[in-house]
Amino acid sequence: MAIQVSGVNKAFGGTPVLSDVSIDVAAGSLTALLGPSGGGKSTLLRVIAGLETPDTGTVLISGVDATRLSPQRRNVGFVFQHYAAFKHMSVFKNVAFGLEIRKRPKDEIRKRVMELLELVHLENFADRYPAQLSGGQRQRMALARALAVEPQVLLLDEPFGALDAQVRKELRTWLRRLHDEVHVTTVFVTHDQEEAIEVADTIVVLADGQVKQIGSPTEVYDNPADPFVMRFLGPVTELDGRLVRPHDIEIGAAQENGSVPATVTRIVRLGFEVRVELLIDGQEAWAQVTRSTVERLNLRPDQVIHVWPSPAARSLALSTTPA
Ligand SMILES: Nc1ncnc2c1ncn2[C@@H]1O[C@H](COP(=O)(O)OP(=O)(O)OP(=O)(O)O)[C@@H](O)[C@H]1O
Repeated sequence: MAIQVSGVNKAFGGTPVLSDVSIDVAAGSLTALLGPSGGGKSTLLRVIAGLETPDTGTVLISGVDATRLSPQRRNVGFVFQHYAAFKHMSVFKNVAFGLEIRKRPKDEIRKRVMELLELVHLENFADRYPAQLSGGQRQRMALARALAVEPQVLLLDEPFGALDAQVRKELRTWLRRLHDEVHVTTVFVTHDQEEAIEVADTIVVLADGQVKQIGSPTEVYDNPADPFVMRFLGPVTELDGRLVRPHDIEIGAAQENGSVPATVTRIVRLGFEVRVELLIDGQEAWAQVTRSTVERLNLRPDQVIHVWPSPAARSLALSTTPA
């Protein structure tokens, strides 16, 4: 394991922020810490980085107890949402910084920085200043800088959080590819479930300072540990007292085995997919279906149809939903 966090507790002013948190991060993996705002993601990342000391518990990095080591001695690289670049230094100098303070030979620095700039697709921007880069380019420079000193672990706290949706999406794909090339153990914080699902090989769901579930994106999406995780990972609706994914609801004109009658209240076309809003026994629900289904059934508001969970549907009983 590259990182082993065991039984970590951390409170600020008597308020627990991390409660008995244990996670193992496999070497070379790309792990997302996912959860709602205030759930403790950044605090856990800072504990791994050495920027916070846990009240109890331990942090091992590459098998070495790092719990009391300073950040500098942990050999970790960080990137934060608002990256503090050296404004008066070129992109080249920013990336070279960590190597220069380690007094590496000039030739070696030049070679390494140019390799890194190629890796993050900024090879033509070496002489620019940070102010002359876009937000996305600046975060890529930050990643190159963090990677320059060959950290054992790369820690990213919402690295694309301040960027617009389009750039965020591009950088997600780019981060995944970069990781496939470099394989450095990476832990990144995000509150965006789509980002975690798309980029990570392992997702740690963290809420109220507790680990709610750890698994691959497919595991946490398809087999959520509880209704909270299910709601957090993707859209849900209620059917017959159970929580289901709206794309797991089938609809038809005639009654089927296990179906319930539903009244169509609204039809919203979202490109290929259609959101069919329903009233089932006085309760609101919705199904996500394809455009061809809507056309085949000639769906209209006020129409009474029949709905049932698809055979492969995953569902959770609602009675366990926390208040
Ligand atoms: N240095 C601090 N002093 C006091 N309280 C803190 C400190 N750092 C964090 N907290 C509190 O700890 C809780 C968890 O914060 P944390 O930043 O870890 O959550 P998060 O899941 O990363 O949320 P976000 O996505 O909003 O950053 C919050 O209630 C926050 O106010």
